Amino acid sequence: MARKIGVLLMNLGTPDGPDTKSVKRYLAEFLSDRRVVEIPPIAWQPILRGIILNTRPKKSAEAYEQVWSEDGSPLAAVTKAQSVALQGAFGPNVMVDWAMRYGRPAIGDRLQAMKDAGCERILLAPLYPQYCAATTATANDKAFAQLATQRWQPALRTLPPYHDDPTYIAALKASIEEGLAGLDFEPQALIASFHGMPQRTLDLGDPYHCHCRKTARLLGEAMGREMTVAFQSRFGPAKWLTPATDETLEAMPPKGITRVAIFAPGFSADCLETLEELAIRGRESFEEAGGTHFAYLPCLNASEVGVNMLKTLLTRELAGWV
Ligand SMILES: C=CC1=C(C)c2cc3[nH]c(cc4nc(cc5[nH]c(cc1n2)c(C)c5CCC(=O)O)C(CCC(=O)O)=C4C)c(C)c3C=C
Ligand SMILES: [Fe+2]
Ligand SMILES: [Fe+2]
Repeated sequence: MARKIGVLLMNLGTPDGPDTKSVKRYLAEFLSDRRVVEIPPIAWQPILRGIILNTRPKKSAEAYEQVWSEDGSPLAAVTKAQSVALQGAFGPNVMVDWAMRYGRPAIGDRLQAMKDAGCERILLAPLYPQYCAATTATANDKAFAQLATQRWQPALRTLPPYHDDPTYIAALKASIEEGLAGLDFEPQALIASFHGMPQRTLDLGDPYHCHCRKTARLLGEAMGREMTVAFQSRFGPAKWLTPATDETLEAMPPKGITRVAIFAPGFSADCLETLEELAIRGRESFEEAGGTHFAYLPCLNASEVGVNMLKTLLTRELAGWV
């Protein structure tokens, strides 16, 4: 009998609903992850439980409310659509599923389901093009923790970061050029906005910042256009990677740059951070600063070009197994 193989797409996670209670539960899990907040729990947990979880969930729930769709959270809906689109793409013996690092569907549950379905080999695919300990490593950690409970473990592989993979760069180029072709104005600046991280993580050797800069450089070279790189979603008082996306947007109109297109190459799926923070709040700050034309271009999501890219990357990682 042919051996069974599993491919598990993994993304960050999202609340079950756009309400304060669900967001509080989600943030408690997310922000207690020591890969995400690298402050000793004895100092961090009182701040998290005493201040952050009493203030942020209400504000974040209001933001989630603005982007919530009929299919639920955009992040979950898109990740599920990617998984559905890849079903059968690697042959009849390869099952594709999806899971979230925080919230549901949980990585441990979906891995157990794959094992129960008879998968002897599993490819974990953290859907983060740029490696970051706070995203890639923690998703893989969670999967390894599930295997730690098993006597008879499946064989495991992990999808490496693909920030400089020609297939990924070509997919971004195609998607962004399609977005630009649909605009009724010519942007003076193209802004590649990546999720930020504390500056300290770069100093400690996390390659995330370098991966982001390389993606933007390769994309700029491929498109023959200059890219402005910025980092969004700053959290807390520590120094984060610069320049910040909001400050970058606000600084442009006074310099005569009033028409921009912005996109988020580090996000595999549109989510709160792109649909609310960039497309809604980013536009507001740009226009308040005097900008006249603003376009947010979507992530690769479950587009044909995006799914084909994932298929190429995952087929390569499955070599020798299928
Ligand atoms: C210390 C805090 C945070 C770090 C570090 C961080 C890194 C990081 N996050 C993403 C991707 C996403 N983050 C998302 C939401 C989000 N991120 C933080 C904080 C940190 N992120 C918070 C508190 C939130 C929740 C919303 C809010 O209250 O502001 C999301 C979207 C989730 C969704 O449901 O749509 C994504 C995706 C990356 C790639 C990253 C490091 C590289
Ligand atoms: Fe985040
Ligand atoms: Fe945000």
